Amino acid sequence: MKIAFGCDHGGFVLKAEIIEYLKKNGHEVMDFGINDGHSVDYPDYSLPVAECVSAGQADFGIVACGTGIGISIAANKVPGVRCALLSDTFSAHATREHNNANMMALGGRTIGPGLAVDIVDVFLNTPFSGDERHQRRIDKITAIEKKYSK
Ligand SMILES: O=C(CO)[C@H](O)[C@H](O)[C@H](O)COP(=O)(O)O
Repeated sequence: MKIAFGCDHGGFVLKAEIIEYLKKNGHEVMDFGINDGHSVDYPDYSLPVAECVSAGQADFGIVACGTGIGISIAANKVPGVRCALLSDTFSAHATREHNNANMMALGGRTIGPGLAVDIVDVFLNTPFSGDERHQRRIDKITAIEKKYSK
């Protein structure tokens, strides 16, 4: 799969660990930075990942900041993006199966690399259920997006 990845200074340690896992498992990574701990603004690194996913240039997007909160809020402003902030594997499974999430956000100051890699693994290997009730709810999210876009 093609995975787009971006992070701020709070997420770059996780990013390195996850990219190693992704490459080992045969995924193609589009790396939007950053690659060291200098202070940056998370929306600048969330946006290119979210735009890639929204445009269909990547199968999934992964973003990381200190908590995963700011970078997920920014990603979810891009139409077509459903970015889930994750800190457990149950939610990683559920957000793919129920929400058909196409991005995940992780917190480099809240979870360790071992758990982060497990979350990524579950997320990437869980298909959307395709269930009518879940699709209906996703369609309602899309309708909200349309209501507020020019
Ligand atoms: O956006 C965040 C919280 O919602 C991220 O955790 C950022 O990484 C964090 O705000 C950065 O904080 P810093 O004090 O500038 O390192």
